[in-house]
Amino acid sequence: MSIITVTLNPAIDQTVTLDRLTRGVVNRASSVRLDAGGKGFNVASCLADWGVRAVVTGLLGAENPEVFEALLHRKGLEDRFVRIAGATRTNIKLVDREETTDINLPGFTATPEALGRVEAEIAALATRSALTVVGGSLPPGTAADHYATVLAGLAATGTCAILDTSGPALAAALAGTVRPYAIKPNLAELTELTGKSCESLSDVAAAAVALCRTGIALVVVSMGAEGALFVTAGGILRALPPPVTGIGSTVGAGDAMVAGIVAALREGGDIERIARLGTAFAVGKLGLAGPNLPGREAVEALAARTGIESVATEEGAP
Ligand SMILES: Nc1ncnc2c1ncn2[C@@H]1O[C@H](COP(=O)(O)OP(=O)(O)OP(=O)(O)O)[C@@H](O)[C@H]1O
Ligand SMILES: O=P(O)(O)OC[C@@]1(O)O[C@H](CO)[C@@H](O)[C@@H]1O
Repeated sequence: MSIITVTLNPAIDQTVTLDRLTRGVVNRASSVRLDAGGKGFNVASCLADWGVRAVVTGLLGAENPEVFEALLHRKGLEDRFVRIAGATRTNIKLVDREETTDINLPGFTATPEALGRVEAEIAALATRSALTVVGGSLPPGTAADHYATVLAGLAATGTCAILDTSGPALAAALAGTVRPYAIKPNLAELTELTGKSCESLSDVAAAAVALCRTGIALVVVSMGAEGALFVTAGGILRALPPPVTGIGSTVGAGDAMVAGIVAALREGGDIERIARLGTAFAVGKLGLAGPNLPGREAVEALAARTGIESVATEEGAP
């Protein structure tokens, strides 16, 4: 059984590295690089490094597909992207010593015809897939509740869906009739989704438990350097990343975590293995530029060094 990833709004990530970013002045950068990106695409790229070849679909601008095609070819991924008129967007990632600032553009305008073709690809591929990852924003021209439609289509084929999106696209997807199997909001996305303050760990846990109780089997909340919470009906685990040195870029750490979750689910791992492998993929990616992982041994060593603790909530088990 293969894994599908769906990226309707991929991006070429232009990562600009500078010592310190200051608003309103001329900033001098030390380097720039371009990587094929977009959430589902990044998940597939990390899975390939782990030895799992996903099938990738979604939309790709016909004017500048080369950077995506080169990476798909290099990693042996099956390319089922639907080409659409125009260019795939370029997103700007400003990386300084302390933090990363993302400037994400809207992207090409999706046509009903192109979206219909992606839907047909997903339906055809889902018959040979156990798990589909749907990731990233919706391009202009797409209905806000488009992911609710995608989730309903996937449920009809019996494939399990992991949804990693944000803002109105996430809210509208979760307002639909079919729940995804899993979601992975970061703290900002969880706060926006729930409208609740998520300042303390117990706030975060309570918000994640509430989502789990709506019928989402696995709610993962990623919290950057603070690790992540993995919430299921069986309880809550917090995964603490091992000490990290030499962060190349935090861009796509969340996508690498989703890839690790998929890899652990695929091998039939329990929730602790899911939390360990998700964290190991994310931390492994931090040391590298682009959506790439270090070798298997290094990832397994990070998984072994990930701290796991169980978290209790006032409301009891999810
Ligand atoms: N500075 C850091 N130090 C240690 N671990 C980190 C750091 N940043 C991220 N991580 C690891 O990566 C995981 C995902 O990070 P984060 O919460 O930033 O994801 P995200 O916001 O979804 O990222 P993106 O949208 O760029 O993919 C964290 O749960 C943690 O395990
Ligand atoms: O604008 P979206 O679709 O929400 O996010 C797109 C994006 O920020 O997500 C990836 C990191 O997670 C990057 O490769 C890409 O630029």
